[in-house]
Amino acid sequence: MSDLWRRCLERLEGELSAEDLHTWLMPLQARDDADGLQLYAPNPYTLDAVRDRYLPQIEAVLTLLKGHSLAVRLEVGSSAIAAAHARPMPGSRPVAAVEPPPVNFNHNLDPHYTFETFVEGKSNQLGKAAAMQVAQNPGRAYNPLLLYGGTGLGKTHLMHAAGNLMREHNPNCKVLYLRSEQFVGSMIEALRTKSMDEFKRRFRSVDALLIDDIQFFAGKDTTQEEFFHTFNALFESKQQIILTCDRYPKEVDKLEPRLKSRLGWGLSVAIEPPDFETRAAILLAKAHEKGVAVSENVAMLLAKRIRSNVRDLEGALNTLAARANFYGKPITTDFAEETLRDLLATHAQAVTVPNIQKIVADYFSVRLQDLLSKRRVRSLARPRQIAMALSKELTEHSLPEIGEAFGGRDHTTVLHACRTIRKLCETDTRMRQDWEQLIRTLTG
Ligand SMILES: Nc1ncnc2c1ncn2[C@@H]1O[C@H](COP(=O)(O)OP(=O)(O)OP(=O)(O)O)[C@@H](O)[C@H]1O
Repeated sequence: MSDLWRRCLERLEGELSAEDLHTWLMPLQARDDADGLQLYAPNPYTLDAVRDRYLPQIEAVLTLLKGHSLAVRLEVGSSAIAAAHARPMPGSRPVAAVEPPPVNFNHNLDPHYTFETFVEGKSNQLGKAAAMQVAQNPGRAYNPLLLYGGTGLGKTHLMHAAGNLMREHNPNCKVLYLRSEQFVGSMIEALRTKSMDEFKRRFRSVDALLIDDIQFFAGKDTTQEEFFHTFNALFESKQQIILTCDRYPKEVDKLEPRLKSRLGWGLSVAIEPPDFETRAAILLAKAHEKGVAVSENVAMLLAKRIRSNVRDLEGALNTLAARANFYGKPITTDFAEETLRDLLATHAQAVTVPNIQKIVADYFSVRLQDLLSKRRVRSLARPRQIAMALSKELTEHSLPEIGEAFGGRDHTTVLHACRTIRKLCETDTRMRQDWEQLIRTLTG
């Protein structure tokens, strides 16, 4: 890889999400010479995305690195092919067009996404265990492995961790990671250039195929058809398939029933939003990884206030680190409060007690006024307890304040509700699912 491009990617790591980096920028190949930097995209789809979304940032970083602006050229192709063309063999005929490059199977896993850097908690324990088993026994443990759950909860991370571990055990293992849009893009390109045989061959020659966010296949019939055949071919020859989806696939509209049924052949595991302790532990681990000095108090402050997902937590940490670096200040809780005031306010605003009451009432199909009434029938009492426990978990209000908001109840009633619901979440799967779903709705 061009040294300049490697340094540019390192810089961009701090500015773009890991996901954007490994989806769009890591698959690029680069060559730099006196005329500037030449970037080769594997297909026109990637080229368009890079040009439209990232080019200005790439140019800015290059200017920083070189101390002057630099021409960046983008085209579909490969640096290896271009280099070969640039040095024609004596007597060889010039080649008119750059051929489409082979997909580089082993270069699109993010090396930072490993099991070691993944913090385990109740919410992701099963997913991690399943991904590890698949990595240790590809094609045989669970096939396919499907990780599903809300955005920014670590599905992509686990998927890459499994791929990285497979390659650690067997460096020759061909692992191909793709976002579902890239699968669609490659297929459209193959259809356009009438190279479907080549497309099929590529996707079927891997040891493990990792496809992220398959909910994007919904409504794309040709893609689903092709994916279905790819799936069958891989499955039959015991090649591993790992997929992620933003919800349980059976709930994705416009996904073909036969595909849904295939997805059910292996293991589907939910990745839930992490609890407070796991959020704080993730933050401390991320800070350590990035070499940012963050105290437990700061980690707890952020974990308490940002509950939506890990990506948001990480974003807050990046902002803090950048500001602290800029001002040359340590990251104290005051500094964090001050720097992230707007962000924390947005997160705080989203979850209010009236908001919780309304969403819980809708979820259990009860009337809001009944939820707040003194009636004790079970069909109302349980949703009411859940709403109280959610208010304690998701807002800063005290027990007496919450009691007051629920029709003037005593704070001991709220405390009892919190304890009951916590216990039920541990023993009753249905209860746990309702709880997680409500948290997702309220904080997503
Ligand atoms: N348990 C965890 N330990 C360490 N890092 C985590 C954990 N969970 C999530 N992350 C980090 O949070 C960020 C977002 O995670 P990731 O991209 O894997 O989410 P996702 O579930 O695939 O989301 P999406 O559906 O939006 O693609 C990543 O940087 C990832 O490393």
